[in-house]
Amino acid sequence: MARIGLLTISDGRDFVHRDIADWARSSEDAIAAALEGAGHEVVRAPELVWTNELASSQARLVAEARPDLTIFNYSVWAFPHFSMLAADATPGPLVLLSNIDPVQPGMVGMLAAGGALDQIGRVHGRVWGDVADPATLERLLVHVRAAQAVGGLRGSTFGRFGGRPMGMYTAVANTDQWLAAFGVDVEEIDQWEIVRRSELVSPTRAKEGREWLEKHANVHYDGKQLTPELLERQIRSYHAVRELIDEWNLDFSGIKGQPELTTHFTTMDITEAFLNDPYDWEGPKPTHVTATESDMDAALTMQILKLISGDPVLFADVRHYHADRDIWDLANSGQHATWYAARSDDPAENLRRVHLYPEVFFFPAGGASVHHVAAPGDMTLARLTRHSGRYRMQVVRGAFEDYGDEVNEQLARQSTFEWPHAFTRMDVPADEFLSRFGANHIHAVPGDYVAELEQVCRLLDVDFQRLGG
Ligand SMILES: C[C@H](O)[C@@H](O)[C@@H](O)C(=O)CO
Repeated sequence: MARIGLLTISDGRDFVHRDIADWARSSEDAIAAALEGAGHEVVRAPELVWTNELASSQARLVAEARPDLTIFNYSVWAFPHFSMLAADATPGPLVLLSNIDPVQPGMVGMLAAGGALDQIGRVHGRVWGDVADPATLERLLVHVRAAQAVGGLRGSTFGRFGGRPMGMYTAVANTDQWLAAFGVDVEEIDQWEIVRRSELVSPTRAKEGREWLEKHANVHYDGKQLTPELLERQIRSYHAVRELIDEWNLDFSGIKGQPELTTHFTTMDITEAFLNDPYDWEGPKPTHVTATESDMDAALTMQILKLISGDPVLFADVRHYHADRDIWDLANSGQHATWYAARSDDPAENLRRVHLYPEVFFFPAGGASVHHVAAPGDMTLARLTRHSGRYRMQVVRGAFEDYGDEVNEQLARQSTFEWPHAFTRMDVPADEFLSRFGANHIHAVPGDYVAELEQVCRLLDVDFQRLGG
């Protein structure tokens, strides 16, 4: 649920305003009803804005409620300087909304106000139409979701476990830039804390976690790389990270893993999969975005996708392009959230399709990798990357595909079978993708959130780059 401010802007001539006030008020009633019907809280200015004094005072009153987004409503001709004063008193994201009705010049009011805001460089969105029309309401809700995501980032903390993995420049970002641009602070935590605290997790807790995984998933012990003891070590690591998340009030995280933990302790695959999942062996829980290889821009992208969609977010390597099928194998080095196996609310349904395999030669410390093939469906794929220090959001639509067990296995065996796979058809030619995409990792959520991402970029002053669009 979002908190949405609502002000209706009117004509500055007292005799005109008097005549159109009921019309303007009823249009505001309709907007409030539509937004409340969609489950949001609406903070309405007590009075219609028809003087310069009311422009500032009413906007300040609404701003005091700290709305995620403020809507200026235009159903009549509205003096543009009222919008300018009200916008100045509105610190957060702003949308101008106009009905399209020939009886009163509301649309003219929106265009005049929008032009004036453009002149001073004030970012705002514009929506037009009847909010009773589901398509108009949906266009308005795009702005609501984008504003919520941007607001959700501000004042949050990213937990960075370990530093730059294996020389990846794309996995580390400038913390000054993060705070200034996104309002996100970075808490550095040494991976030693995971090792130290994992020893302190109660044996019963680790055992119960292991038994739950043995019951619901398919565990392939080999007596060397994957033993009950190593699986329990992974479960202990999960609880250690959960404890650190609570202690440091972390909103989202990344874990370096390679090479220290994957060579000498165990992989973080179980930890990362179940942090990203909406459940673990102890029951349902909120997702906690966690990026493999402590990839900061990955985690930030994932957190935005989570705040927009509410769903768990996929983290993956862009591992292989099957040119004969024009599909990509998105296969992370050991885990995808298990929710992606069937995208079911019932963990058992997802885990039935999950295989815990002994870790491969890259990771001599052993443990389980979390193998499954992602369930089919339409996806939005995205990634924040940087060009010459400036952020851009690279976005592509696509779909996960499922070819049946035999073909899936044949495809998965061409790369690293033991890792999870999402066979993905992307709406972009491979040449374009490979020549433009600025990272080795990509992220995804089910559904179409391109419009929301575009708005997020406007609000954050990030370049929006649609690939294949
Ligand atoms: C094999 C490497 O150790 C992997 O971690 C590598 O493929 C990556 O995941 C790079 O993002």
